[in-house]
Amino acid sequence: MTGPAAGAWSTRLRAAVSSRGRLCVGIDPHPALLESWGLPASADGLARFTDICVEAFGDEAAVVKPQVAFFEAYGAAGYSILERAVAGLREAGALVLADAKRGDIGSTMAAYAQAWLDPHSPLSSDAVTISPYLGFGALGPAVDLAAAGGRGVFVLARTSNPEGGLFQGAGTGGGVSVAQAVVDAATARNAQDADTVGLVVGATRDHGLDLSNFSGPILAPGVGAQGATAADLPQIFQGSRKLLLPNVSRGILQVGPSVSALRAEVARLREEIEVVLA
Ligand SMILES: O=c1ccn([C@@H]2O[C@H](COP(=O)(O)O)[C@@H](O)[C@H]2O)c(=O)[nH]1
Repeated sequence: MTGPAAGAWSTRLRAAVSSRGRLCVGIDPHPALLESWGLPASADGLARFTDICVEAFGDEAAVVKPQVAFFEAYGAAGYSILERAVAGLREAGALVLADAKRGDIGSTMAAYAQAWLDPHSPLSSDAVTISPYLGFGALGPAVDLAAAGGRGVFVLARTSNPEGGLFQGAGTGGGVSVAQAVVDAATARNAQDADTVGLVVGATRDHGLDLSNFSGPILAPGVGAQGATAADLPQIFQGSRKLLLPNVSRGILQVGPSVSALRAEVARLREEIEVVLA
């Protein structure tokens, strides 16, 4: 167990954002970043990279989002490094959002939920990203476990990549887009579960969604390396800024490996984002 999750998720998230700002810092150990930090593309290099990130971000950022894929690439060694990072970040006071993008039939979803949201799991995180491609209802076991333990889920709605629009923008039988149907289902579920469900909505383009009834958190990836800027956020997320969490991964990591440079970049971006969203 890596520390208790006391209280409702939305209360914990709001408290973290009010003391550390809304920037969600990503840990994405791309091979190219390892190389630019002078580290080998090996489990040892991954471990060093991750330790630096934990030291730089754990007591600086409200939310830290490790990209699970880069750890999985190293098999058992990668998972062990990720387990240590999740525990270290949480001990330092950051909320950990595991970017695992899990989604499956309900019975299997329960096992994914246990891996990322159960307090006794070695990967126990504060929140996890999940995918609604098998149907929003299939995500129920993850939402239930999150709600019971004061944790959160972030459901992919309109992703930041250009390819996402083909599926997410397609119409449903109900006359709204697939992405809007996800937003509406999340809104309905949050009425029961005090904003346990967050959304992922990319900052890279106009999303075309009606978010006016959605009161949960919105993770907005795409700032930095994918081309969006802090200055784009107010226009893209007008009317839904309250719990907007812009995510920046490579845009911050590229200034490493100096811990002080990484911390300074987090502080600079956080301030820029707070100013534009004030
Ligand atoms: O729509 C989405 C959903 C998730 N992501 C993830 O966020 C980071 C972005 O990294 P950058 O280096 O800041 O581009 C990465 O882990 C993605 O898997 C996303 O980009 N878009």
